[in-house]
Amino acid sequence: MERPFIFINSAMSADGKISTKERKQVKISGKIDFNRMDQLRAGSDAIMVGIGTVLADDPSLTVKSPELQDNRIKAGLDTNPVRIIVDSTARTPCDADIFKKGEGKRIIIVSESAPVERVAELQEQADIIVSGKEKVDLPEAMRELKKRGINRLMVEGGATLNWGMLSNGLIDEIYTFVGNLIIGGKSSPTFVDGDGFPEKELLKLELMDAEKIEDGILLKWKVPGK
Ligand SMILES: NC(=O)c1ccc[n+]([C@@H]2O[C@H](COP(=O)([O-])OP(=O)(O)OC[C@H]3O[C@@H](n4cnc5c(N)ncnc54)[C@H](O)[C@@H]3O)[C@@H](O)[C@H]2O)c1
Ligand SMILES: Nc1nc(=O)c(N)c(NC[C@H](O)[C@H](O)[C@H](O)COP(=O)(O)O)[nH]1
Repeated sequence: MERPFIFINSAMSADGKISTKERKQVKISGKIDFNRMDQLRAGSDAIMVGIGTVLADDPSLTVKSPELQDNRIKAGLDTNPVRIIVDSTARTPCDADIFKKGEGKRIIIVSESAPVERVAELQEQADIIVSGKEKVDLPEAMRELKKRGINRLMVEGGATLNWGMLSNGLIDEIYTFVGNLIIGGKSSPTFVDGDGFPEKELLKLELMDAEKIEDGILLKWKVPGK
C-alpha cells in the first residue's frame, strides 16, 4: 500500500459528541478504555491529531504505562510513537505539551500557506512536512508518512480531521468507545464534523466487534475499500 494502515480511535458520548460546546475535553472513557487506548498508542508507529485538538486539549500523546514503554525500548523503538499534528497554518504553540513531554520524534504537517517564520520556529522542535496549498493535502501527506517508515498510524481526532481522513478514503478501521453520558448542544463537536457526505455517497461500515466495557460500549468498525 502507498499509505500506512490508518485507524481512528475516539471516545464519544451516547449522543455522539466528543467534547462540550465550549470544546472542553470531557472524560468519557473510564480506566479500562484509557488503558486500551494506551496499548493502541504503544502498538503504533505514529499518533496523529488535528491542530484543533492541540489548541483545545494540549495532549501529550505519550505512552503512559511504564511496562508498555519498556516493551517499546526492548524492541529497539523510541519510548513514544512519532507524534504528528496536522496544522495547515502552523498554529502549534512552541510550548505545547507534545514538545514538553516524553521522548521521540514529532512531525508537524503544514501547507504552503503557513507563515515562514512560524514554520522556522516549529522546525527547531519537529520535522516539518509541507503538503497542499491552502490546507494540508491529506492523501499526499499520508504517502509521505509511509515513505518515512510509518506503517501503522493511529488518528486521535478531532472532529474535523476525522472528516478529512474519512472523506478522502484514508481510514481502514474505526474504534469508538460510546460512554454513558449525554453532552448535547448543536455546536458540540461530534465524532465526524466537516461538510458531511452527499445523501447518495454515505459511508457504509462493516461491524467487526462490539464489547461492553464498564458502563459503555466499544464498537470496532471496518471501512470497506472501494
Ligand atoms: N473524545 C475524543 O476522543 C476526542 C479526541 C480528539 C479531540 N477531541 C475534541 O475534538 C475537538 C477538536 O476538534 P476540531 O474539529 O476542532 O479540530 P481537529 O483536531 O479536527 O483539527 C482540525 C484542524 O486540522 C487542520 N487540517 C489541516 N488540513 C486538514 C484537512 N485536509 N482536513 C481536515 N483538517 C485539516 C485544520 O487546521 C483544522 O482546523 C476538541 O474539542 C477536542 O476536545 C475529542
Ligand atoms: N479515548 C478518549 N477518551 C476520552 O474520554 C477522551 N476525552 C479522549 N480525548 C482525546 C483527547 O485528544 C485527549 O486530549 C488525549 O487523550 C490526551 O492525551 P494525553 O493524556 O495528553 O496523552 N479520548
